[in-house]
Amino acid sequence: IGACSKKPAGAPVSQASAPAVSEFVTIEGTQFRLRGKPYYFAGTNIWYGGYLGSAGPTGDRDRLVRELDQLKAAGITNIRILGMSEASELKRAVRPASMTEPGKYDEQLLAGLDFFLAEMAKRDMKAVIYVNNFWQWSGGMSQYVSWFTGKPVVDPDVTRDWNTFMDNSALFYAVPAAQDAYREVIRTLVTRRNTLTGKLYSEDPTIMSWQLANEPRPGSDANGRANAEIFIRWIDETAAFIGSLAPNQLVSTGNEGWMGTAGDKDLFVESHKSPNVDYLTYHMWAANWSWFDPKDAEATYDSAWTKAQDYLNWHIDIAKQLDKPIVLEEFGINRDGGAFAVDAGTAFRDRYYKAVFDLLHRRAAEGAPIAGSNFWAWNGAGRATNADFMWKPGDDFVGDPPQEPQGLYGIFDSDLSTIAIIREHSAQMQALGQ
Ligand SMILES: O=C1NC[C@H](CO)[C@@H](O)[C@@H]1O
Repeated sequence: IGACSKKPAGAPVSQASAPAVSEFVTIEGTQFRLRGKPYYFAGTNIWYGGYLGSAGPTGDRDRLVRELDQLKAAGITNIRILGMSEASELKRAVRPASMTEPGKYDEQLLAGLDFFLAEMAKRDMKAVIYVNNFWQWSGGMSQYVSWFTGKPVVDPDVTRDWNTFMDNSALFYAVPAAQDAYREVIRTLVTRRNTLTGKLYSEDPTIMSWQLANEPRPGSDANGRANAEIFIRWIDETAAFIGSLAPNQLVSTGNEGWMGTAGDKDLFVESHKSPNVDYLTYHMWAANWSWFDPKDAEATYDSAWTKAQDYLNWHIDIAKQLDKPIVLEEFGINRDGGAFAVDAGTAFRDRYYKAVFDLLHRRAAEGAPIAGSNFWAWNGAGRATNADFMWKPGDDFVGDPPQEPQGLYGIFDSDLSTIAIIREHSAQMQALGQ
């Protein structure tokens, strides 16, 4: 099955000098490599990194610096972030957006990414940047569809009809003008020069990987398979395009695994065979996928964990078949009872995080191609301030995006028991690379 490896991007070797050790994360077989050693990590998701890093009204650079230090102390060395948001009428889309209209950008927000990446580099952290979103909370594919078909947005936070929303988002792959605008966004980001470090993004080893989108799906579970061919082609061609602009960096899809390919396992494999896709990604959502009911935790946790183990192991085994590394780049579970409040318990979450981490570490230690994980998500010092726990423009940014209660899955800086579990896992993963 399609092999793929990005050889270390060292400087050409002259007789007089040894090859320069690359600062970029590279791939050899099923292993990430960094500075000549295997790269294993514990990471997180901070979709709003560019928002906090901005010098404009959304920014809070003091908070960002303080929390990157906290994350470093917790052993976090990899952060997955949103690269571009699209201005939208969608009720729960973040405001403001970094793309104000096709081809026009909020430079203060883009410069926020510059700051975030510069601060990550100081802490020897690696970034994974997704350049679009299948979901509505950053505008995303459904906003592109509205812009380039002239149709009004299909808003799932108004209709509550997620299948129609997903099938509408998937139209994105088939609208040429939307694809042209999307590629212009990719070019704008990948060829951007960091205004603080002076480095081109494509030449910045802080950026480990560019991702086609957050959770790209072929459509709804009912109708997604019908889009299999265009979905597979979109992944292959877009990954090739990004790779042509950023030969030193890796390319990944941001897909969730077979739950993100209309439940079709073969479609997950087929859509990730492309040699332009350097490594596999998957996400795991026990409550979203109705494996776990936080309001009936005792009765549902064990069966949820059984399903989770199967999901975790199946994708690691597929990665081995495809000869590519894999990262569990999103997972999370509710606070006790499904509460959102910062002082609500996390007994089931801590148990789940430890079980996931122990499985990943055991498989990695056995030589399986799992390189690490990014928990969803870092709430840090952000706090919900509204009675309904929902975000409004001007509120704190947290890891729970605007379409979800602020406290649903994110880890607050006060969640010390969970942070301790993360720190212990990070130490175990980093020891593998020594
Ligand atoms: O990418 C995502 N996956 C699941 C998260 C939690 O529901 C969600 O907030 C986000 O859109």
